[in-house]
Amino acid sequence: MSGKENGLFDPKLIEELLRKLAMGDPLSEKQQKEMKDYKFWKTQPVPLFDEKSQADGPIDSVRTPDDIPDTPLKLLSSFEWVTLDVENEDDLDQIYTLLYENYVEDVDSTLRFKYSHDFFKWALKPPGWRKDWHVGVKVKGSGKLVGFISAVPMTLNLKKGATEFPCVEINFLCIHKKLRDKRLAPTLIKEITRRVNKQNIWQALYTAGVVLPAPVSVCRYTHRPINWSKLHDVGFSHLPQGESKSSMIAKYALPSETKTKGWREMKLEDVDQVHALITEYQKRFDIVQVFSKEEISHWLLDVNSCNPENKVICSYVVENSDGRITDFISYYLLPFTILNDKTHNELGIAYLFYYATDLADKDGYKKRLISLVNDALVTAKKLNVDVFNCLTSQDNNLFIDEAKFAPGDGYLNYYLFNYRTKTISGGINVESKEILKNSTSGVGVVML
Ligand SMILES: CCCCCCCCCCCCCC(=O)SCCNC(=O)CCNC(=O)[C@H](O)C(C)(C)COP(=O)(O)OP(=O)(O)OC[C@H]1O[C@@H](n2cnc3c(N)ncnc32)[C@H](O)[C@@H]1OP(=O)(O)O
Repeated sequence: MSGKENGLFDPKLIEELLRKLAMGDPLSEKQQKEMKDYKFWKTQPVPLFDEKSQADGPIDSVRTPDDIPDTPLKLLSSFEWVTLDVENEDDLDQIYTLLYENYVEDVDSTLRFKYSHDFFKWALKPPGWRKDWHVGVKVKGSGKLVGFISAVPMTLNLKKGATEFPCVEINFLCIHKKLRDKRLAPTLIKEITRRVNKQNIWQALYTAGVVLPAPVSVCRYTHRPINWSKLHDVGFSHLPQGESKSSMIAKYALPSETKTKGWREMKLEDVDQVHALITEYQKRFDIVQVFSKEEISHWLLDVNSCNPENKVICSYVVENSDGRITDFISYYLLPFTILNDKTHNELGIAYLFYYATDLADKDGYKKRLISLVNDALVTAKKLNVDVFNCLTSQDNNLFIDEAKFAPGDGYLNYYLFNYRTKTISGGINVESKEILKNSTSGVGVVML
C-alpha cells in the first residue's frame, strides 16, 4: 500500500515531494518509449530492454586509452568546456547555483535542494577523485555555468565476488532549464566518457528516476515521517480520516534516547573494524561497492570536512563489552529549502546510507536491523530531520514496516554502462512495483 493510498499524505503535494526526492516521475508513457526512440542511448554500449539472455561482461570491444581522442567534442561556438575545481569556493558556488536553480524540475517550485559546499566536497572528492572529472559547460563571454556532470572512482563487485572491476559513479548531470531538449546531455555524457576512458576505465554505474535502456535494477523510495507536525504544517502530510493530530504525532513519536547497548558515534579508530564488518556483510548482495579503508573513512566519517558542525554524513557503531564493533549504520543529510512558507524555511531530510551487522541468525537479524534503524531515527530527530528516506535496496524491506516507513511514488533505476549482467532484485515486484515483504534485494550499493 502506498503512502498515498493509506491516507498518510496529501496526495498532490506529497507526490510532488516524492518525485523531487526520487529525481524522477513514476513511469509515464513518455518515459516508456521504445528502444528505437532513444536516439542517443541506442548508440551507446548499454543493454537493450528485454534482452535475450547473453553472457555477462563488457558490451564494447576492447580499447586502450590511446584509441580515445585527446580533445573534447566540439560545442556550439557560444559555449565552452570547463573543468570545475571543487577546492575553489567560487567554482563550488557555481555548481551550487546551477543545481540549486535547475536540479529540481518545476519552475514554480517551493522546494530546493539545500546543497552545501561540504556536501559537494564529500560527494565529489572521495579517494582517487580527479579534477578533470568535474565537467562543466559555460556560456562564452558571460562565463555562466549551464551544464555539469561528475564522475568519481569506485570498485564494483558483481555476483557475490565473481566479478570485480574499477569503474566510476556518474552523478549531478544537470542542464540549465533554458537549454533543455537541445541534446546537451548526450554531449556531456560523451565528454565524461572520454575523460574516464582516458584513465583506462570503461565501466560506469549511475542511477536516474527516468527509464533508460536498460536498468540492471529498480528500487522504490520509502519515507518515514519524524516531525509529522511540521510535515503537516507545510502541507506535506494530511490528516487521515478518523485520526487526530495528536494520534498522528503519537504514531511517529520516537524515544528520546537510543536503546541499543554499546551504541555510539563512529570514530576514526573504528575504521579498521567497520571496514572488515562491511566487507563481510556486503557478500550477501549481488552488486556492491568494494571499499578500501580510506574510502570508509571518507564515506562514513567525511574526514576532510572543514566544518564538523555542518554534518553531511552521520555514522554510528555498536561496540560490545569486549570492544568489538558488531554493527554500524549511517545516513546522509541533504535538506530542502522551503520557499514561501511563513513559519518554516527548511525541511530536514536524511537518506539511509550503509549499514552492517555481524548477526547471522535469521530472527535475531531482522530484530537487530529494526533496532539499529530505530536508533538511527532517534539520532536523526536530534539533528532536526523531519523525514527519513530509504530505498527498498539492501535488506531494508526487513524493517520498512516495523520502523513505520511508507512506500512513496518515486523509483530509482540503476544502470551499468558498458556492462551486461542479469537484472538484480531491487526489493520490489517488477510488474506491480509492490514492496516484497520479507524478501530482500540484491542491491548493496548506495548512490547519492
Ligand atoms: C565509462 C565511463 C562512462 C561514463 C558515462 C556513463 C553514462 C552516464 C549517464 C548519465 C547519468 C546521470 C545520472 C544523474 O545525474 S541522474 C540526475 C539527472 N538530472 C536531473 O534530473 C536534473 C534535472 N534535469 C536536467 O538537468 C536535464 O533534464 C537532463 C540533464 C537530465 C537531461 O537534459 P535535457 O532534458 O535537456 O535533454 P537533452 O536534449 O540534452 O538530451 C536528451 C537525451 O538525454 C537522455 N536523458 C534524459 N535524462 C537523462 C538522465 N537522467 N540520465 C541519462 N540520460 C538522460 C534522454 O533520454 C535523451 O536521450 P535519448 O532518449 O534520445 O537516447
